[in-house]
Amino acid sequence: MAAHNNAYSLPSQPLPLSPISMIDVFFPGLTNIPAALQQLQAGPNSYGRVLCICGLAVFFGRYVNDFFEAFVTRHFTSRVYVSHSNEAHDMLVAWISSQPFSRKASSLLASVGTMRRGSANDHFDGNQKKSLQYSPWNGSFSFWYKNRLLTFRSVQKEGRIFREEEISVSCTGRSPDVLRELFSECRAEYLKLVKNKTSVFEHRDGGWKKTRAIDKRPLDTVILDEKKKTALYGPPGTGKSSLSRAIAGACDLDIYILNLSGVDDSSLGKLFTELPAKYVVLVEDIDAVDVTQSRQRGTVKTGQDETSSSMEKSQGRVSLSALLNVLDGVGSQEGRVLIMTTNHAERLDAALIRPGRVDMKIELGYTNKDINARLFCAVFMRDDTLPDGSRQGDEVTLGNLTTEFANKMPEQEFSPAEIQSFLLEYRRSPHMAVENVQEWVVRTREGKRQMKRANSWVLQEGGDILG
Ligand SMILES: Nc1ncnc2c1ncn2[C@@H]1O[C@H](COP(=O)(O)OP(=O)(O)OP(=O)(O)O)[C@@H](O)[C@H]1O
Repeated sequence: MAAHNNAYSLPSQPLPLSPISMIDVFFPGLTNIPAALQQLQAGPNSYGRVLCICGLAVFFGRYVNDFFEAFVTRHFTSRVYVSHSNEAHDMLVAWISSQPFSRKASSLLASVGTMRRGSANDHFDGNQKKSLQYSPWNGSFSFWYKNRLLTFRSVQKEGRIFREEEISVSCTGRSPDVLRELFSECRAEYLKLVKNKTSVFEHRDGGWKKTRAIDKRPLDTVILDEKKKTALYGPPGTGKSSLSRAIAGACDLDIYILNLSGVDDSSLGKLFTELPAKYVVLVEDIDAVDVTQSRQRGTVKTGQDETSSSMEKSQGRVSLSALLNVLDGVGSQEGRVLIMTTNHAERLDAALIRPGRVDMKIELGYTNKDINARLFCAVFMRDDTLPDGSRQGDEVTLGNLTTEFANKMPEQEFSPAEIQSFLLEYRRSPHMAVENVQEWVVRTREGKRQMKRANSWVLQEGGDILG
């Protein structure tokens, strides 16, 4: 009985750490070596002897191989690494994917053609629905480039949040010149692919990620009241995002889209330091900025004060001082365009939009007669013949329909997005669009009235509950 009890009692002293187990931490398997050597000495015809020799060979072979590989890599090869989040990754993968030898890769990543990379390999056809793209993934293969044998390697590494792909290209020899040439070619090919595109970057996991490459939007496809072309504000659907993208296209710059509701002070500063030399950055919904922190510290500061106060961190939301700090950084450099949008200009702090910080304010509002007519033309003035008999060449008919539509559509009541989506419903028949416009106006007004009533009811209920 006593022995039984002892068997379950905890030792009063902690067990001493075996020194041999510490050796295993640094050289896994090394503690087995003495035992194996004893086995070898035990007898000449021991069966275990053969096993021991094999075991020792495998054990030492691994270290010798690792050592040899590291030695050769360090002293006899050159290598360029590319991280997954950098655009150089897209350049290299787009080029590799378009080469016949990429089919040698035994491990491939298949993705539906999202135009993220703007790749144009033979598996990709933008017109094809859900076209597939293949790129090398996790593994290595060698290929000839300018009479040199290069090795492409892709490995999965632990990233900040998820596992990330890291790729590298290596060549024998201490000079990386051939690798530089390869990357220059990848860059040139990539620039051809994205020539008529605007690359769109969005913030993900604390960094910028290219999410798509969209066709450049000509500036004149954004229909604006010419007199107002003088910060970008106005109700939803009035073209703030569209105009920003068109500006990026016109300046031949990529666009970086930042939604303030998804970042805090520290990630905001980091995102701005990761921007390239030239860009358009679109900061959406700037009314989401937290002005309370600046207010709590007193009034909003100017100049040096703003810079120092921006070091104070806010929890979860971007503070006004942090935003002012990054904005002033953008403004001090050539070749950068900053566009801020809001649906509530009246809520913005005066310091944010003071002259010098914001050069131009554009209000994009509801439509007037002229914009209604131009929206109509933008949808129906096309080359193809429409089923109802009207077509682009039939200018008189379309002209009359345009005037009739502009007269029927009320002014300063609907956004261009609302009118555009109505017109697109009838994109095959301008006659039907004109015929149905009044009924649509009545229906849309009623919908908005009901929505307003529902919202005020919710607010009232909220007030009652709070009260
Ligand atoms: N002035 C305009 N000219 C041409 N198209 C427009 C215009 N305004 C809006 N549109 C069309 O309406 C849709 C929505 O526009 P957009 O996203 O630019 O509006 P927004 O003002 O940024 O809206 P939100 O405030 O909700 O983000 C797009 O398809 C766009 O092409």
